[in-house]
Amino acid sequence: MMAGEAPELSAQERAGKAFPVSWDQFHRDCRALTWRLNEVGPFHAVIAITRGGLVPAAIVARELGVRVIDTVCIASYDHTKQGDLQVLKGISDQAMKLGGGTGKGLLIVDDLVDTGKTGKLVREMLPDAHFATVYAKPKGRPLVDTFITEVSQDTWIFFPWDTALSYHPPLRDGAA
Ligand SMILES: O=P(O)(O)OC[C@H]1O[C@H](OP(=O)(O)OP(=O)(O)O)[C@H](O)[C@@H]1O
Ligand SMILES: Nc1nc2[nH]cnc2c(=O)[nH]1
Ligand SMILES: [Mg+2]
Repeated sequence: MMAGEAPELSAQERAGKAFPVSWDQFHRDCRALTWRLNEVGPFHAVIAITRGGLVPAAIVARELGVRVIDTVCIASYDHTKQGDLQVLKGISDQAMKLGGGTGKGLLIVDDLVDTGKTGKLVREMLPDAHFATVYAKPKGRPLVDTFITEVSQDTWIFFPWDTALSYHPPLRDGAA
């Protein structure tokens, strides 16, 4: 860092507000998402954007009775800093065939869209697929066909698989 230059903030630091989500809440939100998707389908297969999309994909696929599940493996955030997107594994030939080469009848699932970079890359791979996320921030929202809850761009969502219960001091000093 040069003298006088502001330190680079991570996405989480830029997003000042915390939105912690419990397993219960996440399950309920995934089921609510499925209610909406049930009106759009049927789908030949679910494509989960790993890793965050794996949990909602399992719940949605269970509710919709879809048993063909594929992954597209993308790495971009190193904890909370987003770097270049890397496709570590593409969509399988079998899933591509089910979607007629363009993704028609396929359901892409991720936990959230933030900047929309991840979603945009997968949409380019499957332009005719339906893209669903549980949560959406305003920048990524136009990319998503169906989502449940919108949170502001300056919110950081904490998922249950990334968090643990811990002691929280009382609001008032010395109250402990
Ligand atoms: O809209 P964007 O700004 O691209 O961000 C959204 C993506 O970021 C998170 O994944 P991450 O890259 O952290 O990987 P993970 O799913 O393996 O945790 C999240 O699960 C989305 O896939
Ligand atoms: N856990 C988590 N990962 C993200 N990746 C991009 N935005 C977010 C967010 O708000 N929460
Ligand atoms: Mg992800």
